[in-house]
Amino acid sequence: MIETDKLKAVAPAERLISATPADRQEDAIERALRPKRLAEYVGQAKIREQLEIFIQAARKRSEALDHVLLFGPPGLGKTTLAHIVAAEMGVNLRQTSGPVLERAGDLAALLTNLEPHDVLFIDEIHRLSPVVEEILYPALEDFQIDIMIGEGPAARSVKLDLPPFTLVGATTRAGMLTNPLRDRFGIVSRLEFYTPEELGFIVSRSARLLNVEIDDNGALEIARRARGTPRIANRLLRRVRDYAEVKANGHITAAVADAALRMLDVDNLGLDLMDRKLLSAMLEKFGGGPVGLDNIAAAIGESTDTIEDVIEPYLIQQGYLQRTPRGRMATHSIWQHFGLAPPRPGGDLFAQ
Ligand SMILES: Nc1ncnc2c1ncn2[C@@H]1O[C@H](COP(=O)(O)OP(=O)(O)OP(=O)(O)O)[C@@H](O)[C@H]1O
Ligand SMILES: [Mg+2]
Repeated sequence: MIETDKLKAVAPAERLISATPADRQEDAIERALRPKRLAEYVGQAKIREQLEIFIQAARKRSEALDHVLLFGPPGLGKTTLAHIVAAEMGVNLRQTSGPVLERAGDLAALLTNLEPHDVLFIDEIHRLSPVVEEILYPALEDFQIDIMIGEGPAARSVKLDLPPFTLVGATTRAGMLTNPLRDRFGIVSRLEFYTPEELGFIVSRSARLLNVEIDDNGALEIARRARGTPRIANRLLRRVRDYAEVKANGHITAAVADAALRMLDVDNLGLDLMDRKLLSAMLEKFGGGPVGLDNIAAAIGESTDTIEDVIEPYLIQQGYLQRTPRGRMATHSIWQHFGLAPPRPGGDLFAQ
């Protein structure tokens, strides 16, 4: 039923379906596939419409766009959107990330080098250190920073004016942002998982760019099994292409995609070994829950962060897993998927 030996053998780094980029080479491919303009950006209709209006309005008034916070699970297109915002505004983008900005001076150097209306993109903005965040507040609100010059008793604070700029912050964890920081974003957008149809478009588009032959049903088959995530869809496309080149003259149909994905251990719900490891542990070790996150993490040897950020959001969105005040619970559909019978509510003790 559940091949536990196989499940144990999977190290996180090998995870085909992990939503974070696997290595440098994948990074380069991702950059090549990244849509450059809003019109090419598939899905996220609400965010696209909002940004289109706000960008046009800002351009009309010759102002910098209001600060933008993008949040949502990995691989849904936050970095892509940040670049698109800069392109649509016709300005430069400077990129950095929360953990990289260690000292206040690092951020001050970046800010003072911006041109008017430029976009400063800070990835993983929930990981900014408090001293850096402190510098950011007046920069965001008044386009000013206070920097210390000199040391010891001779030190004094100097106010510097900054050009008006746009901060685009990205995070997988909006909940971990401090309130004062979150309040300083005028535009807050939550990215949603993509529908299979939207991902189908993305797969077809990527296939065109990579010169891969694929028909619509082949694209849809990959899309249905990509956990609602463009990064995963693009990765599956590349692996299915390898399979098709060896086994099917390079042409991807629904049948070829299905065979390839099965070989890659991505099941018909798009769940991979990691998902199944988590879910089967919940069913077999914890009777389907409710069970606390720490216990699940210990049972499958994963960090609670990985579970919360990467594995769980899609399982919850699809209704396979529920977050309850007493812990995580598997839903009926997942018992069915594993071919197991759920325990009766209340157990036999209360059965009538
Ligand atoms: N709306 C979209 N249309 C087409 N392709 C997309 C879209 N969104 C994302 N992609 C593709 O998915 C890849 C991953 O997107 P991106 O790097 O922007 O995700 P992210 O949200 O920044 O992830 P992370 O949280 O890991 O930083 C991109 O290289 C791009 O090719
Ligand atoms: Mg990113």
